[in-house]
Amino acid sequence: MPVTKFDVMEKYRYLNGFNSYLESEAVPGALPIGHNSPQKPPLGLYAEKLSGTAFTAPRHENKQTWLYRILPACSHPPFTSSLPQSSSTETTAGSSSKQQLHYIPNQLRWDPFDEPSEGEIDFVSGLKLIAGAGDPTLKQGLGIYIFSANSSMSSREAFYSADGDLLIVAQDGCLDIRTEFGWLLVRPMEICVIPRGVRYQVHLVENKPVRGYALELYQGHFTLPELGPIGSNGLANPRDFQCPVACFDEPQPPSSQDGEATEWKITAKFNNGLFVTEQKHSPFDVVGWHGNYFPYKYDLGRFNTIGSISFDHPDPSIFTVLTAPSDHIGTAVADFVIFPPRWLVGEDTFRPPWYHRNTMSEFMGLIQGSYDAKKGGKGGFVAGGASLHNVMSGHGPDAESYEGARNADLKPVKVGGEGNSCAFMFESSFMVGVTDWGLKTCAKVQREYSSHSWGGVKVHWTGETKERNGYLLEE
Ligand SMILES: O=C(O)Cc1cc(O)ccc1O
Ligand SMILES: [Fe+2]
Repeated sequence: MPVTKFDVMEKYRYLNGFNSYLESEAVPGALPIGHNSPQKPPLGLYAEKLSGTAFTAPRHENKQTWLYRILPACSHPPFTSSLPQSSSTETTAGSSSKQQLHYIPNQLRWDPFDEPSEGEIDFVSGLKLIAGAGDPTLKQGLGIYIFSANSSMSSREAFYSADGDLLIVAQDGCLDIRTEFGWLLVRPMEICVIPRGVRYQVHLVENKPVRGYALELYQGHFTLPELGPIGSNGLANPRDFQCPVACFDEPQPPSSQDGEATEWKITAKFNNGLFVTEQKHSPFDVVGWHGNYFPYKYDLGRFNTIGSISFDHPDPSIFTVLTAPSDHIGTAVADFVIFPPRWLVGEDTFRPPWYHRNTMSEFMGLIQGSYDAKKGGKGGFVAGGASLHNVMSGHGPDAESYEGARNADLKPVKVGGEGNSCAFMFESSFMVGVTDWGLKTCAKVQREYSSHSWGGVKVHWTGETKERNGYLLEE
């Protein structure tokens, strides 16, 4: 697609830094100096503030950006509700604002989700809510999505969500994302975050379909986890987060006979309902911006993994890339955790994850390769599939993985090295419900997940039960 005022090298240039205060100008002089809202901003631009927190949020939490654009975002006719076109879209992000969630204690696992085989499905129509908790109207909770698309959004279309910040995990195929702030190329093993309200469009690269996972945060924002005794570097380092540079469309001359400019379609996700409007000017008209509220991407290959070099399997919190804290310190609304290739050297240690029941819910996906606690292959935990271990649902290695690890020679092993494996987890303090799409429509639930995984766990008990009982009785 044509890129105005912007060559390809420029398109893939980024600004670096997490939560930094950044600025970008596509035309020198677009940003006013020492001033946010002069009487007449430079170059005849409009100044527009985009707030990511309440005006009065404390400085360390305050997020906002000043946009200098050709026309303000408010210049559009009223939105109208976009009704589902067919029953197959009933659980598309927001076609119904009251999607029923089913809360069930069973362990769940899904085969890889289908990439669309027919029709034109773009990022917005291919975004399916699979699980969630809370309510966007109260700014509480989160939504978990699977997306797949076989076509780019129109270059005259933009989407935004008023419901929350969207963390996108690319699993298959690349997403070339145009945002109001500029372009972001997101490849498999990369993630991006599009903040609440930011308008964007998603293109395929070389027409290759895309598939992945996403988490929408109805409350707060992602931040980097504390490092505590790890020190001042490690895990995801701030300079590896990349944000776009400004890029804009110039006003289009009227194209049709009657002098009307071409229409742009804007779709808003608002309380999980979709609303549309059409306007005659490009929403991608931001010539310069400055602030700390912007979309960003991160290459998971840059994650500096820390692990045990003595004994015992540490908590997976050491693999946290981003965390969205709740008001209770240490308890996250959502953590984004990865399991990248790493060396395991623990002595006298059962190396895969232990069996456990967690007060947090654990939704997992697999970007590529395999996961050391679960067998792969058909009916296993496979790239593009998912699992959900809800609050207090017992889980751990399947019987086969347990026996393997119990008898393994404990020499140093690079886990996940062969397939450059990377599983991830959306861990939340909320109990999450599963949608009808997740339970039925997608038709990917593995009915035998629990029995295949744990039906065959063996008794290894070596205590002498009878004699012990006898002893206890004599006492
Ligand atoms: O359940 C899982 O597979 C995820 C997980 C991994 C780990 O190393 C420790 C705890 C945990 O929940
Ligand atoms: Fe777990």
